Amino acid sequence: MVNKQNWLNVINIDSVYSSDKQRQAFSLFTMIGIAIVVITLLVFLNYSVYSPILTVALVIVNFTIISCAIYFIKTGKLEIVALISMIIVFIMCIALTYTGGKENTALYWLMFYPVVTFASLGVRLGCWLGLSLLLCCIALLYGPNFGQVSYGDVEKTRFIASFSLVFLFSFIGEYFRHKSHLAIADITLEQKQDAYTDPLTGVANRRFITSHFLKLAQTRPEQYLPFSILLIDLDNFKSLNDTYGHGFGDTVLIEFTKLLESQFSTSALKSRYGGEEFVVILPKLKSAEATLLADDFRECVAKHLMITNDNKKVTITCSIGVAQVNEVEGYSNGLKEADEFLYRAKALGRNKVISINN
Ligand SMILES: Nc1nc2c(ncn2[C@@H]2O[C@H](COP(=O)(O)OP(=O)(O)OP(=O)(O)O)[C@@H](O)[C@H]2O)c(=O)[nH]1
Repeated sequence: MVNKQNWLNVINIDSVYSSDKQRQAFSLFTMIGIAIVVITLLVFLNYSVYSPILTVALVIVNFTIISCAIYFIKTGKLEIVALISMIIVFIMCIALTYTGGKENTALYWLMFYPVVTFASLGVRLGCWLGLSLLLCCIALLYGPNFGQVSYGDVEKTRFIASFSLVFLFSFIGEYFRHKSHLAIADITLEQKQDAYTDPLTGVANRRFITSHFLKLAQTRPEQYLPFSILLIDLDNFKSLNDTYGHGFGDTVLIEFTKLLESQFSTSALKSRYGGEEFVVILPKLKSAEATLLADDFRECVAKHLMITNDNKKVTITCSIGVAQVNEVEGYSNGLKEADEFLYRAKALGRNKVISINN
């Protein structure tokens, strides 16, 4: 089988990635929403109890994360917004630990951090930020007179143990989710490409034209229209099969595909339409030029020697019908016209190119 064609690269699995992005965005914005509500309530209810540094920090956090949310809505740049938000929340967690929060309950609020960081930033940044927060907290809790409050020994060890466990399980969850996501994405892409590839020759199949090419031409007509259709049929293929065997027939189809690949530019879409019939679509090319290219190709095929298993030299020929398509809706009629020209080429003795121009 020849390598998968460039054209098949237009097949993508954007839907798989977009649902993963939705998951990230949903985790992040749930946190942002809760953070905004909680911070606003905390500031309103406790500003007389909080130290000024904590109140100012909370107000700055609120404004910044609201700005981040607006920036995301305007630009759709999730990664940078997630990173900025999580760094700000990181600083807020440090400020909270430093001041102790209301009745020294700061440490309870930190548990969500690894969960959201892994969910919105992935394994690498999740590890960096989660571990950094843990280390900063250890320094604050055990460092000499660092914080404004002193936490009890039991409270400190329980916090470190619980935070480490949450971090560890968030890491395990995200690491394996990401790994399986990549594996599923690979399989999905491969299956999708296989569905549009001819298994014997590796070129696109008939379904690719209607499912992908015509849609592309519809969305970017300036790049594709008008295009020419070459409907190519190998001559007397049945007798070749009967004489040299089906296996050799397969080899000829593969060899023929290689000729298609080498003789037409990469912008040409080569596809196996079925059996010994191929369709080549030449974007931005009118019927007159396409007929000349088709004739060059026909000659090249006729000159090409194929070697059978018992070292006999065999040549094949092909007949080609050419039609021009000016708009996507005209594809079926174009194909029908090319088929009529192909039929005429066969009737005129095969090894011919027929179009409106000859
Ligand atoms: N080896 C092989 N043969 C195939 C394949 N697909 C279709 N064929 C054969 O292609 C032959 C097509 O025969 P016909 O439709 O009679 O066409 P032809 O012999 O080429 O005659 P003309 O088209 O009139 O020149 C049949 O014998 C099919 O079995 C394939 O994948 N491999």
